[in-house]
Amino acid sequence: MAEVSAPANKLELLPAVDVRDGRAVRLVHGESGTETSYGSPLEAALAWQRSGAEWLHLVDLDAAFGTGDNRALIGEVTEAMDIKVELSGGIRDDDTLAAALATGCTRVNLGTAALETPEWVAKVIAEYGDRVAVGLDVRGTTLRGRGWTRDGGDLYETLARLDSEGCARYVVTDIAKDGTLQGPNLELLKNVCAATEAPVVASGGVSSLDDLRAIAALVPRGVEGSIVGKALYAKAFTLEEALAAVAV
Ligand SMILES: O=C(O)c1ccccc1NCC(=O)[C@H](O)[C@H](O)COP(=O)(O)O
Repeated sequence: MAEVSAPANKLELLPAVDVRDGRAVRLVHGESGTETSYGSPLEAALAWQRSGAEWLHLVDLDAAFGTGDNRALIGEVTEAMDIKVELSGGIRDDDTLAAALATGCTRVNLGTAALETPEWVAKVIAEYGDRVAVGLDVRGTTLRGRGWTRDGGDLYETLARLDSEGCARYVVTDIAKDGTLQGPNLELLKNVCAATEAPVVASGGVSSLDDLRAIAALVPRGVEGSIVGKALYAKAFTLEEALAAVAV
């Protein structure tokens, strides 16, 4: 299992592989039914690794939506990686957490559970520390759970609660931007960074190398990394170009 790296001043890039029904896909606004398919998740993940990625952001969308799971495939992809893996999607209880951690992933990203079972999340934050991140997936400042289909409370109230419990890291997604190639929500990222001392991973909307440079400019404020999905699949730029753009 790869170790979680120490904080650095270089923006980490996490190319995304979102899995639906055994295929690598990208959605628009995270909405089920908007899938564009990009083939084998393993091939996509291996391609990002060959291109120099240090992280993979791997999402089980079926588990997130409650339409099944891709557990075996997610395990196969994670096992094939020599790089760090962040696992997301449908990790909501002891069983799904144990299965996710057993893949050898570097960390997991909890979403719905942070909204619906806060006591359990506090317990696993205390138990697993840096191996647990919480995804703050928002429309405006309202959190969304259950595959981003249900409202789940106020962003800043939840952030304060999770901070008080020692949450190690947040993955922040503006759902309105996700999968749209419309650029990240930099104001949201700045506001979240101002509200917490914990590192923030940006997600959703990256469309260009300039977007990545703009996110990299927020590293001193607390942004640690950026997930990149659609832009890589749509060949807006290559991962090699992206890594070079954020190298310091
Ligand atoms: O991460 C989840 O659990 C999730 C649940 C439901 C819908 C989408 C979900 N994640 C999507 C992602 O993490 C994307 O890979 C990421 O935001 C990349 O976005 P983009 O660069 O805009 O393609």
